[in-house]
Amino acid sequence: MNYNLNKTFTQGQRASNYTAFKNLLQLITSERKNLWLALGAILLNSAINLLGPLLISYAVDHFIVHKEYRGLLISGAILICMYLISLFTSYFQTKLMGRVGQRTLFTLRNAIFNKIQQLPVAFFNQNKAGDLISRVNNDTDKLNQFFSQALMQFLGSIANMVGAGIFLLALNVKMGAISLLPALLILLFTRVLSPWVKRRNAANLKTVGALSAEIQESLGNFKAIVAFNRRDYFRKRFSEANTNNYNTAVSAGIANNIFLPFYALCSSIAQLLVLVAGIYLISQGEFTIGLVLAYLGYTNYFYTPLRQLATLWANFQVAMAGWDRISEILNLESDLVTVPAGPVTPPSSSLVEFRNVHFGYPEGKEILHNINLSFEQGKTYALVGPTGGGKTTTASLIARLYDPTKGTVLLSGKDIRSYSDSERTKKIGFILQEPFLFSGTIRENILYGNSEYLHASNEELVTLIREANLEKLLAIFEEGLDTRVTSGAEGISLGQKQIIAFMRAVLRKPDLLILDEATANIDTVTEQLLEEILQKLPATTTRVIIAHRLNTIENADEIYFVNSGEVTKAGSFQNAMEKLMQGTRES
Ligand SMILES: Nc1ncnc2c1ncn2[C@@H]1O[C@H](COP(=O)(O)OP(=O)(O)OP(=O)(O)O)[C@@H](O)[C@H]1O
Repeated sequence: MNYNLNKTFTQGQRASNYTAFKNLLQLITSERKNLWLALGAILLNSAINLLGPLLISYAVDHFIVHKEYRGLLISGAILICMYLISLFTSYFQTKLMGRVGQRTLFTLRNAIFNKIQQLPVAFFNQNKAGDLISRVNNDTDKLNQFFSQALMQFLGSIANMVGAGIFLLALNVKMGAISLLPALLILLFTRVLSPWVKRRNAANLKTVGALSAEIQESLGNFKAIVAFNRRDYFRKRFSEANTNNYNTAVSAGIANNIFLPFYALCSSIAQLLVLVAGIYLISQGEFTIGLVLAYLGYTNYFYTPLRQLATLWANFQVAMAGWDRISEILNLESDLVTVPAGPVTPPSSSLVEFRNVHFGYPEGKEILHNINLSFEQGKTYALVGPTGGGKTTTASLIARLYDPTKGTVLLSGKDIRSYSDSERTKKIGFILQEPFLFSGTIRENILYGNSEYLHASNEELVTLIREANLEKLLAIFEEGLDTRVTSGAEGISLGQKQIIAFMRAVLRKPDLLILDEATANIDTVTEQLLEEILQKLPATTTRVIIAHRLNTIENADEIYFVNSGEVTKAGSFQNAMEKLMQGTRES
C-alpha cells in the first residue's frame, strides 16, 4: 500500500467542502449540544438586530414626523434593550465556541496521533516526520481558529443576510429586487473563485509541512552537517523551502483577500441603487423617508455580513485545506491487518518458515525473490551477505514490520498475519541496527514494551537482570538502572545504546531473538560477554544473527547467505566466508 501522503491524494480525490465539513462535524458529535446552543444564541442575536431598522423606520414615520416624543423615547429605550440582549448573546456564543474550538483541537490532535501510532513502518518510511508534526500541530490549529472564531460569525452572518433579504423583499418586492441585484454578482464571483482559493491555501499548508520537515532533518543531522561543513548546503535548502513557503503564503494571502474589495464595491453599489430608487419612489408618492431608511439599514445588514463572509469564507477555505490534510491521515488504514488462521498445508514444525516469499518496498522494485527457509526452535541462525543484499529486509518480514507481496511467513506453524500485535511481539525480540532509546532512565528503557516486569521494584529487577546474566552489562553504566538517557541518546556511546537495546530484548525472554548488526559498535571483550549471554538463553530460544563481523557467527548452527534478494544455505562457516568474499567483490 502506498502511504505517501503527498502522492496518495491528488486534488481530484479530495472531498468537496460540504462532504469535508460533514465529516468534520461527525468527528465532534460530542459538541453537538454546544453547537446548537451557540447557534440559538447567534440566531437570537440576528433576529434582534434585524428588528432594529423596522423599529427605526416606524419611529421616523410615526413619531418624528408627527413630533410624538413619548413614543420616540419608548422606541429608543426598546432599541437600547435590544442592543444589550444582542451584546449578551454575542458574548455567550463567543465564550462557548472558544471552548468548542479548544476541545476540537484536543480531540483532533489525539485522533491524529493515535492514528499515526497504528500505522505500519511503511508509512514512516514514506513520510517526513516534520510534515507529520506540522499536520498534528499547525493544521489542527487552523481548525481550532475556525471553530473558536469563524464558524459562529459565519452562521450569524448568514442568518443576518437571509433575514435582511427576507425583510428587503417583504417590504417592497421591486425595491428588494433592486437592492439584491449586486448580490448575484457576488455569488457568481465566489463560486468561480472558491476552488482556486482553497488550492492556494492547500499549497501553502503543504509548504509549511515541507519547511517543518527541513528543520527536522537538519536538526536531526546537525553532527554530520558540522562534520562535513555542509551548513551552506542546508542553509540553501532551508532558504529554498522558506522561499516556497513565502511565495505560497503571499499567493494564499492574495487569494484570501480577493473577495473583500469586490464585496465592498457591490455593497456600495447596492446602497446607491436603494437611494436612487427610494428617492424616485418618494417623488412618485409610493415610499416614505422611514422606509428608505429601513431599506438602507437592511441593505447594510445584507451586505456587511456578506463582506464579513468574504473573510470568513477564506478562513473556512484555510480550515478545510487543513482538514483535508488531517483526514488524509485519519482515513489511512494499516494494511498489516490480523487475518483468521487458516489451515497450513503442508503443516510446519519450524518456529519460523518462509514459503515462496517475495517482497518489494512500496514504489520500489522487488527486493526478495521467492525465499524459502525455516528456522527451528532453539537453534542459532546467521544471515550474512554483502551490503544491501536483503538481510534486514528478511528480518523485518520475520518481525512482520512488513507483509510479503507474495508468499507466506509462518510463525510456530501459523500464518504470522493471524497473530495479534501483542502475541507476536511477545514471541519476537528484535534488536534493530539503529537502537531506539527514548528520554528516561535505563530502567524505563529496558522495560519498554515489557508488560510483565513493568511494575517490578528496582530490587526485583536487579534479581531478574542477574538471572538473565545481564548484570555485567548493567555494571557498565555508573548509575545502573537510574542512568538517564535522552531520546537522541547524545550522552552515551552508540555501543552503550546497543547494550541497552540488547538488555531490553533479552529481558523479555522471547522465543525468537533477532540481532541485526546488534554488536557492530561493541568492543570485542563486551561482545564476548554478549555471546556468553546468548549461549545461556533458554534452550528453546531461537537466535537469528545478522552480522558483518564473521567471528560473531562462528557458533551458528546454520548460516544463510543473503545476496541480491536470494537467500541460500551457505553450508559450513568456511564456505560462508568464501561466498561472502565472492559476493562482496561482485556487488
Ligand atoms: N525502507 C526502504 N524503502 C525502500 N527500499 C529499501 C528500504 N530499506 C531497504 N531498502 C532497499 O532494500 C535493499 C535491501 O536492503 P537491506 O537493508 O535489507 O540490506 P542489508 O543486507 O540488511 O544491508 P546492510 O548489510 O547494509 O544492512 C537495498 O537495495 C535497499 O536499498
